[in-house]
Amino acid sequence: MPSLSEAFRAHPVYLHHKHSDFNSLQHKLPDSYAWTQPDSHAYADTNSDNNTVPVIDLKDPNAPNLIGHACRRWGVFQLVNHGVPFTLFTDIQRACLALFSLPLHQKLKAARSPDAVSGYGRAPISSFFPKLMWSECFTILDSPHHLFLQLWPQDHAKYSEIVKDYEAAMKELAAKLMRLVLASLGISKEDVKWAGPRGEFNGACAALHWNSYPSCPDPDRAMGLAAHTDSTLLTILHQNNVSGLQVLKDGEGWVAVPPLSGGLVVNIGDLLHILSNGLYPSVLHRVRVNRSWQRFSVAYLYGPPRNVEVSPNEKLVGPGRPCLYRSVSWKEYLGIKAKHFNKALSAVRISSSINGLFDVKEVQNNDFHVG
Ligand SMILES: C=C1C[C@]23C[C@@]1(O)CC[C@H]2[C@@]12CCC[C@@](C)(C(=O)O1)[C@H]2[C@@H]3C(=O)O
Ligand SMILES: O=C(O)CCC(=O)C(=O)O
Ligand SMILES: [Fe+2]
Repeated sequence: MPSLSEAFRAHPVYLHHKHSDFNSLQHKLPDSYAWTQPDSHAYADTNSDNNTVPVIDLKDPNAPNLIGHACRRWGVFQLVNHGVPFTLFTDIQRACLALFSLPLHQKLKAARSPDAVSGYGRAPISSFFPKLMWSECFTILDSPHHLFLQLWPQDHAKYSEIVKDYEAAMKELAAKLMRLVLASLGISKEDVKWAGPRGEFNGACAALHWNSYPSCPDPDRAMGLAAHTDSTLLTILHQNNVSGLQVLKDGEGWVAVPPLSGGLVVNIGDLLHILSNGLYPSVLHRVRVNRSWQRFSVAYLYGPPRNVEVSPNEKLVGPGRPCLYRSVSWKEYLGIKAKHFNKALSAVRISSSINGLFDVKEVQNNDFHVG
């Protein structure tokens, strides 16, 4: 969407490091990639059921309740039986492999410029950290045609088709999840101006973000993707069969989100945290890497239309429930995030008084390190 691109033009993200050819770094971890400080959060006890990200079967009649519960307690869940054809995952993974396997000079033909959203490069959050992340990414906003033409002069149409089909399926699923998540908050589609008459959420904005985490010679000292929250309403993530994603669970520590064949990870983003007046946490997550396997993931970052303002829904505000955030559009919020990163939510916060009704997790801290 042009308006999201505008947000980046106003807040360019300059990454001060050159791009890396991970193939040439397979023997020793360069110092620039060594995150030496100790982990600031312990690992959760993996034997406890309390420490397992909920897995929800969308065909389960109880799914709406389970989704509400998972959003409130975790801000994340895994979804199975969601109706997205498995072939879309194999196709998008094939596209990921094809893209990230291209020689660096070829990928750089589609490099993301500092004031743009789309293109190949390092994770946009890299500028907030002194060390480099062991990953590369590719973001698509609008049509990927011009970028794919650079990457694959012969085969661009085939890959554009894969992206089109994948995005269409994600858009439909995201709208369904919005209806369920809002209903779990007691919010009807009539309460959300841009929902449309049948809750189709047609005007939604979305970006498709592909991540590649190559195998790493010293995984314990490296970081695939540093701890962050997404600025979205919802993010729907497909991961290949290599683990690495972790979420921070209140009072527990880092919890792994193991890949489920054909499953999708759904997490709450900052804008839904705002809309829920702090009831649903925007989950902090990160990605660790491993010595043997390349990991891919594809995130569908889903937000409201261009200039629509998101604010705490009035049904969730009242006596004893102060309005915690001012209203903000995704466009404006991306600018705030580009400046303040994990302190962006604090930057739009208007009330700090939280009473017992809220399960607000304050994660406005960007000092996450691995040891
Ligand atoms: C629309 C967007 C959300 C995002 C920034 C972006 O322009 C495209 C990439 C997205 C992503 C993916 C990795 C984590 C994240 C924080 C980042 O740096 O880039 C998110 C951004 C976000 O949700 O704010
Ligand atoms: O690779 C993953 O599992 C997570 C990626 C992610 O957090 C993102 O793209 O925002
Ligand atoms: Fe993320």
